[in-house]
Amino acid sequence: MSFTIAIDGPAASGKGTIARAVAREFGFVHLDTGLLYRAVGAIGGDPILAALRLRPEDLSRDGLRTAEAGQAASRVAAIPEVRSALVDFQRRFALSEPGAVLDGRDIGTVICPEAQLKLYVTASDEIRARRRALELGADEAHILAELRERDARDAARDVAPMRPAEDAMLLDTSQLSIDEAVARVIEAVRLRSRR
Ligand SMILES: Nc1ncnc2c1ncn2[C@@H]1O[C@H](COP(=O)(O)OP(=O)(O)OP(=O)(O)O)[C@@H](O)[C@H]1O
Ligand SMILES: Nc1ccn([C@@H]2O[C@H](COP(=O)(O)O)[C@@H](O)[C@H]2O)c(=O)n1
Repeated sequence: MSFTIAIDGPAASGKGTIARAVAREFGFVHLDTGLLYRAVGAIGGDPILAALRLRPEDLSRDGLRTAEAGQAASRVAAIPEVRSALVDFQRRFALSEPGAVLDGRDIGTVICPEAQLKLYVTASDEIRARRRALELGADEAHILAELRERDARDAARDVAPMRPAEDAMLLDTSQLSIDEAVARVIEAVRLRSRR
């Protein structure tokens, strides 16, 4: 039987950090689905065509981690045809190996609604901005405004808005170290896989 872990939540809440560590612990494959939207935004031109023609190597383009690339991703991610062009790639990835971790905004609700474990990872706006500003060496106030704008757009869009799946485990990492957050998820995977 395959085991899929779906991790959603707002920007810089720690989804990717947890996803990578949990995938490493269990030998699962990991897909950061935000990279798909970042790549589509960065390619430019018609975003629907860019999504339809997206190749795996586009996910390693330079500059995809910047705040500007995040904003461009969030704008193209609100276009229904862009989202539908990327569904198959994500679902195929989830089924490509017996164990997979995908992180994003709609993994538990749309891409992998049958996932064995769903998480919705949050942290306060201020803490997320501080962590991201440290990571990028950027101005904290600027990052805070950028995260809030992006989260608002992601939560308000008509198609696949960012929200927790009804059966998601909620994890607020505001007061948790990376190791503590990862340990909680590893424990949840172990409990769920014994059922
Ligand atoms: N519990 C934690 N304590 C301290 N720092 C953390 C914690 N979790 C994550 N971080 C740091 O916060 C930053 C954002 O984390 P991460 O990239 O995992 O977030 P994300 O939710 O995947 O972001 P995005 O939505 O942009 O993909 C990183 O620099 C990471 O090292
Ligand atoms: N499943 C997803 C993943 C991402 N998005 C959009 O992409 C933007 C960038 O994502 P990061 O995880 O790299 O920050 C994000 O703000 C969303 O607009 C998405 O819609 N669905």
